[in-house]
Amino acid sequence: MTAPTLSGEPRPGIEVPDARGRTHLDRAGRDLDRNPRVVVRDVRLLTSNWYVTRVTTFDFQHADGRWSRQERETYDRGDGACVLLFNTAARTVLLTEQFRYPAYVNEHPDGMLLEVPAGLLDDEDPEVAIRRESQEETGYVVGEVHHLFDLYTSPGSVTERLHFFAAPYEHGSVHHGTRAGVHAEGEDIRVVELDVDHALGEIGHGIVDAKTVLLLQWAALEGPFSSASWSPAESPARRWPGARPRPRLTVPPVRRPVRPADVSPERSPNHPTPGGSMPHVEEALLAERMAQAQREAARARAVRAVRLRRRADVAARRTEVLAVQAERAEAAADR
Ligand SMILES: Nc1nc2c(ncn2[C@@H]2O[C@H](COP(=O)(O)OP(=O)(O)O[C@H]3O[C@H](CO)[C@@H](O)[C@H](O)[C@@H]3O)[C@@H](O)[C@H]2O)c(=O)[nH]1
Ligand SMILES: [Mg+2]
Repeated sequence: MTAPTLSGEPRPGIEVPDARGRTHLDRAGRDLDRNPRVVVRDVRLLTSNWYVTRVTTFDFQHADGRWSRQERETYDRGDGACVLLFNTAARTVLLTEQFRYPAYVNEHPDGMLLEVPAGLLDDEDPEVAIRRESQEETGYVVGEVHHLFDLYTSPGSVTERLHFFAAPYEHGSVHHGTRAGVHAEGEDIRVVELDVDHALGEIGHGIVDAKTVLLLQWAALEGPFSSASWSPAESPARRWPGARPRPRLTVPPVRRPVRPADVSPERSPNHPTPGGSMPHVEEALLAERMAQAQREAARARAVRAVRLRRRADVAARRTEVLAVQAERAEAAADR
């Protein structure tokens, strides 16, 4: 447990709200029990000035069965979402340019980074968040938007999971050089429209933001700029991005049958003798991991089925609209 202050004063971010209205920030992670090889012992809040830094003490069971006590700091800024705005016909992408102090202090020449529009979730659904961010950071109001995958961006220290999206934009609707961003939050963003081949050529030089590189390479390898012909007007949802199964990452809570370290490692009945292994525990862990993997796969299949049904419904609606438009166009041509 986090020790109370010597003065007995209630601590901001724990017992009383911090400057951003948050309390109980030291509770995160205390009830984690999905992985039987990890037992969280203590969580201490280090800072909650803007985002949240904690140090967590946990016992970890190594591959040879040995337990060790570890401490890890985590930087928690919530989860985020980002989107590649692309125009297939013009072969362009819409990026943002803004000052990023953390990059500047780490040797970036001027800290002005080219990035895809992105932002934090603010307790919203990722798709809602990315629509809002796109509008705030480029002025463009996104129509259809495709969820691609979710990735941990820096899993050794940053808790963030980033939701990746792609969305077509109308060429000419937003001008290169437009100023955007939420000024009240200090954002000062310049919209940058780039030829996609130019952008790809800038990877590692003018474009050094990981999420942006990832989305550009995805677009070139298997997205709208890949060699496979793809057109949003034809069949966006069927050909892409649903061509390959991409189950959304789920981290469901799993009840485990064994809790090898609910007592301290020293007193654990499962604590191995020096140099010894724990076959009974390892077998149980293996069986549990396999069962968990099967449950996750089943869940992913169910999620995928729901998503495919949704796409089929969208495609059906789109077909109806296109049929009406075709009829109108034919009627106009006959006149
Ligand atoms: N006052 C203050 N404001 C801050 C601080 N840190 C960030 N902000 C402000 O908080 C806002 C966050 O803006 P978002 O657009 O929601 O997030 P982002 O920083 O663009 O994050 C995106 O890019 C990151 C870097 O690649 C990603 O990590 C993140 O997931 C997301 O995609 C910005 O206005 C920023 O200036 C701080 O320490 N103090
Ligand atoms: Mg942003």
